[in-house]
Amino acid sequence: MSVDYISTRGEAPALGFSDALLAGLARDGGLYVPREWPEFSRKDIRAMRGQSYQEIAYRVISPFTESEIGSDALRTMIDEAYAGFRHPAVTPLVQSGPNSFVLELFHGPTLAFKDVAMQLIARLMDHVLAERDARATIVGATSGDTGGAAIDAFAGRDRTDIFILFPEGRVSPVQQRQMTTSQAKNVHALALKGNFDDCQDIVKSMFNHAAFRDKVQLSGVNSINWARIMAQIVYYFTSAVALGAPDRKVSFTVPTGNFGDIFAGYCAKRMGLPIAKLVVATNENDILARTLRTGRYEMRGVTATTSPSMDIQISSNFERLLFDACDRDGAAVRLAMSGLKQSGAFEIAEPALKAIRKELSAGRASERQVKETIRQVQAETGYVLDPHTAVGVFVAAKMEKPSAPMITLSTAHPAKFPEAVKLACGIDPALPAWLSDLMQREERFNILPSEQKMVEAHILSHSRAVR
Ligand SMILES: Cc1ncc(COP(=O)(O)O)c(C=O)c1O
Ligand SMILES: N[C@@H](CCOP(=O)(O)O)C(=O)O
Repeated sequence: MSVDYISTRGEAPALGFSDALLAGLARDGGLYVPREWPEFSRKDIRAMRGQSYQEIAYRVISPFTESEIGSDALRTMIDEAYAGFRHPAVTPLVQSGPNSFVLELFHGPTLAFKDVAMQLIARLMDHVLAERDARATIVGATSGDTGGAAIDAFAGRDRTDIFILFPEGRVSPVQQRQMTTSQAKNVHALALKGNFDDCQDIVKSMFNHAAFRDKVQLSGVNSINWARIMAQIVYYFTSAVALGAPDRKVSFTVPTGNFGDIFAGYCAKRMGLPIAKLVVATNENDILARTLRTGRYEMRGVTATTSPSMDIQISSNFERLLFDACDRDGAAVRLAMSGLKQSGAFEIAEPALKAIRKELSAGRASERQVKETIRQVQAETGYVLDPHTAVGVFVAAKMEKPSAPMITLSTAHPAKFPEAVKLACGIDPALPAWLSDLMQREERFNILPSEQKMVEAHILSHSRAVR
């Protein structure tokens, strides 16, 4: 089966994998999704038992890429991408209670789950650009983790220049240093005077500015890029299989912001993985939990929390789920998205809401509850949670006692957020040895106003991909 990719807004041309990878956002402002879901039978899933992370990654990813990326090349890229992870299982499962588990996704170079996809995407982009003898300007918006992971993955790559927009003063000091201390010439960290939603809005507007997009050969690495989601589907399979799938269902709770990670779980389910429950866990920026409750997606401004990477109002990937829930009606998605742009809200029609509620549950953790969860888990088990994971652990514990094992995704290492962790449980989590001098490294970044024109001008004068 050869998969091609269609836009959630129904007005952009369908693309093959390589073009969708380089495009990032579709030309009609929509997000690419596979036209059809590759499916794994129970037998296929059973055959994943005992396989390495890399082998399962190959099995899960190859149906999405096979018409365009050769199997040997894909295997090599997967092996190289995960060779730098500090745990042999890549994303190990840790038992945290009689029927509950934490899936540690933070063993990559920047200690966040973003590394899992970013290390592979950088290699895939290099591969496709080399085949075409082309260059690209990569842009990304970050609330903290995507930026560091993207910079680590793309630093020093000759065919790409990378520009990361982060909200000045709203990322943790460790996250900031991971973005600003790279000395690679193709890396550009830009601190914007605004919040994450402003950064993301500028990135999306640059994609919708056709002349600029073409001139700089724009590409993106946020989870608006389908390849990010694709790579994140893998750990749903590895962890479920480790706990007995497909012969036993499992549930997942996912600390959520831009909705990419939980959408990857939804994709895994569509591909045949038996998932009992998929739970969205939000911090006080609870737009998604409210949406599921009320059927109205309504922005209310962002509150700064101790889980800053989830301080988001516009959860880009929700559009992908909405598209499926609206029976893949691009016009319905266009209407919702124009409502969001014009009035900061849209209503979800009853049948679509019903479909979404069938797929997802949701819960919210307040700042007090996050702090108490970190304290309690450390006191009772010695395990130190980062604040994002604590949001998930709290919400998972509030779900009615599931018969299926509950896996909470642990999206970052606690040492990325030492102040919040110390305040909660008195422990100062240390950075691993390879990052121990991070806070002494020299910083290099530009501060810009939150204005598309200024950001575009900066990119035009610094990217080597300008035509
Ligand atoms: C540590 C951490 N946890 C959770 C999230 C939320 O993930 P997503 O944006 O895919 O919903 C992010 C940011 O994306 C993050 O950096
Ligand atoms: N929490 C993210 C926000 C961007 O998310 P992405 O998954 O779309 O890249 C971050 O850490 O930057």
